[in-house]
Amino acid sequence: MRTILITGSAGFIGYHLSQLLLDEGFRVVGYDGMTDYYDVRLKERRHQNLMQNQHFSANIGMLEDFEALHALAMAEKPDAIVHLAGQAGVRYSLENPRAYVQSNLVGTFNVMECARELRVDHLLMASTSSVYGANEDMPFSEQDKCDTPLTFYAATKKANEAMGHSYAHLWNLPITMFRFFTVYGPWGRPDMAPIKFAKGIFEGSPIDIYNNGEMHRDFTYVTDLVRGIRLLIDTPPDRPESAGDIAEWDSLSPAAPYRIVNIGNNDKVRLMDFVTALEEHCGREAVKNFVPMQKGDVPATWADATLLRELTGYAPKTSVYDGVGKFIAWYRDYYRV
Ligand SMILES: C[C@H]1O[C@H](OP(=O)(O)OP(=O)(O)OC[C@H]2O[C@@H](n3cnc4c(=O)[nH]c(N)nc43)[C@H](O)[C@@H]2O)[C@@H](O)[C@@H](O)C1=O
Repeated sequence: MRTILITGSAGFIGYHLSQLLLDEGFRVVGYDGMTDYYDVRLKERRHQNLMQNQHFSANIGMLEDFEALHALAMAEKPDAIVHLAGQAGVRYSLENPRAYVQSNLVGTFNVMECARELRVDHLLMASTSSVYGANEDMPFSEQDKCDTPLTFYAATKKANEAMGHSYAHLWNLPITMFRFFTVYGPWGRPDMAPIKFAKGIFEGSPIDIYNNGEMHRDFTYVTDLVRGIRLLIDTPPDRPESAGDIAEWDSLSPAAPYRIVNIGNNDKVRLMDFVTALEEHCGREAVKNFVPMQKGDVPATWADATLLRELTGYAPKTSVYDGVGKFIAWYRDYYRV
């Protein structure tokens, strides 16, 4: 039985990935700091669901607590580590940038140290489409230059990518970085737009629509996303013999067993169309308040999903209409509306 250590197992993506791996017969060692950035009860409920499976263990600890993380990693000796814990959220990084230094920089370093010492088969870590920052060429490809982060959150994730590359090179540690595109679905994060909008619609309170609705996101349904992660676990990068061996569609480093992979739906959806899908599934119209663009927000994201498909044969496929339907079904049940 293969063992996977998942950091952020009580988080939105970590929860769904743990569930999928347990269903497939993996042993999952969860590690989560249960930080109060959003409702801790939701995190506890996710962990409780996972604990129904005897092959899951829930371990509570902060990424910054190297001793706790290291002791767990050495005791469990996972075959691979999927590092999803971190300080997420684009807008909160304007309020509390220090939290991003602690979780994303110090925390990720601690995870990499454990992976190096254990010589895991594969270390996979979360980055974000936010690293594309001010880029205007779409869809965003992994090989595009991205040196213009617009928030400190994006800057810490870009730093994680660079940190990962150095460890992959120095220690011959296979590392895959995911760039996620606005993930949504059941058990989602309450700080993200879908839950905020659904709450507003059900309560009849006005929802702010930034940039007068001229916003686009490549909304990615969480079940599709974790399917992509699952397939990538078994696709560790190999250090190439020479740069000439790298396929033109591949982001593989010429100097390390290291690759960056977009996981997105490959569809640029207007935020207003997402809101319309929510209205249809909620059976009510939103009271909309159009407001200007927010500081640090990006107007659009859109994933080139070629690399994921080339590597795994898989491409996310859930339409926004269907995904929002499943999300609202969960929302009604969880929040009893
Ligand atoms: C990949 C990336 O994914 C996430 O970042 P995001 O794409 O910005 O996702 P979101 O759900 O926060 O925003 C989606 C859209 O919705 C608008 N929006 C947001 N919050 C309110 C809000 O509170 N009110 C209104 N009106 N609009 C909002 C916002 O302007 C945007 O057009 C991260 O959490 C992050 O962790 C990450 O890595």
